[in-house]
Amino acid sequence: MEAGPPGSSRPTELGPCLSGQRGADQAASASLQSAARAQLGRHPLAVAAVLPAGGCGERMGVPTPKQFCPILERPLISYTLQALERVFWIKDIVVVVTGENMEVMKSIIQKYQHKRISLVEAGVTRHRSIFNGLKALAEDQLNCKLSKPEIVIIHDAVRPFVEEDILLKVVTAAKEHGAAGAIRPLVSTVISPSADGCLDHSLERARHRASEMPQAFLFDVIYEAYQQCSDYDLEFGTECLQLALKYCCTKAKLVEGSPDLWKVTYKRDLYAAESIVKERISQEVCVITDTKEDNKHVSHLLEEVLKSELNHVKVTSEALCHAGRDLQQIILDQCYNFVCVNVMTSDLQETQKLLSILEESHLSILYPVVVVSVHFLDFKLVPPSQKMENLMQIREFAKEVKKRNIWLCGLLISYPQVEAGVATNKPLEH
Ligand SMILES: Nc1ccn([C@@H]2O[C@H](COP(=O)(O)OP(=O)(O)OP(=O)(O)O)[C@@H](O)[C@H]2O)c(=O)n1
Ligand SMILES: O=P(O)(O)OC[C@@H](O)[C@@H](O)[C@@H](O)CO
Repeated sequence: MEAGPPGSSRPTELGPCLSGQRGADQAASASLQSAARAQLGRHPLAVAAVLPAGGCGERMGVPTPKQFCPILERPLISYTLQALERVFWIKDIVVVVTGENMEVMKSIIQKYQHKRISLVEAGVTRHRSIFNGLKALAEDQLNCKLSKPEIVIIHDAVRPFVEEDILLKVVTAAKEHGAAGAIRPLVSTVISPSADGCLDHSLERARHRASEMPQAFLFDVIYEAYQQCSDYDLEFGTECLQLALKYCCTKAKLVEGSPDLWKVTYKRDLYAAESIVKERISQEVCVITDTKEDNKHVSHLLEEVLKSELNHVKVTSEALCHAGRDLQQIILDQCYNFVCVNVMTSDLQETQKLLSILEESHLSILYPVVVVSVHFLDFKLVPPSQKMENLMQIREFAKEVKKRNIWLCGLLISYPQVEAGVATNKPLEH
């Protein structure tokens, strides 16, 4: 078993990283955590997770295994890790990857500052990979921080949109029933073909469900099932709940899950996942200005226009001089889109101040941050040459911050004649 980033001989501890981001999550999760404690009993259960990530993604049809395919330039598996890391009552996360992908996985852990991760080598099938993950939790290995949990969550690494509430539901149900799993209504009817390739019979769709993830088990139940499991089942099986039933007579409790629990399998699923991530990080725009009256007035007008144009987006505004407190709170609340307003100036000082604050907050480690530097210039008072000179400056500046996952673009609005020129390192879209 390997753990965490290179050089560490054991699983990485839950670190202080992304404290701001985690701060917001902690508040949101605190209520769920107290609910978890209530539902899981007076003494919080020891819960660990096993993420099978050792496949080759054949159906994706690309050379890169799908768990490492990028969504907004970040590997898919990192989104799943982040989703599980936000759940504070999951003590250990065991990721099961092939030996050849071990270094790739370690670099992802290091780059995106994932914590509580232990790495285990995959098997040739998904069940064998899961079994390897369970073995790592079962064996009290010397100088290893992993310990056997009471409850283990099994969740495919290619299912990035898993929320704390479904995890809490399956864990709570597994505590009572020994096993539990998320299910979804079937979209297509299931049919059974005859040997000659014709329809033998179809299943009544309303009476059947699709088995999804996450699933949860009393650790001893699922570990015993895997130890008893036949080679045939290890080779060809696809359902952990069935192993618990077949080898431990444990009937899993089925829990209705949300539509977002689907497994990324085909290329279209990556496009869908990217759209969902983009939608989730585009829920808020913050208009940033300094305290000059002109700027405040224009910012207020811009805020009102954005509110009327962007119906489902929360629009806030903040003075840059409050960077110590209010702007930090907006960053903590995970706003990824900022409009920096500059009236009658084409220099980038204010925008540069904002970028420094954003870089110090580590906001752009997990998701791209969009900054639009807007410059309102009186066409008569500012010579066109100066405008173009500054616009070119922003291009160089944008190339630099792009390396830190901040997408900077400039918008020059000349008035009284309305004329706009755009200089950007990215299309003006998120
Ligand atoms: N030997 C394997 C095979 C699969 N998995 C993991 O099990 C999850 C669900 O499996 P699936 O969607 O089938 O992934 P792949 O096997 O990679 O996909 P394909 O069947 O298209 O090759 C994935 O996270 C995959 O990485 C694994 O850990 N070990
Ligand atoms: O069969 P695959 O390896 O594509 O994926 C595994 C899925 O079958 C599994 O995640 C759910 O059906 C729940 O067991």
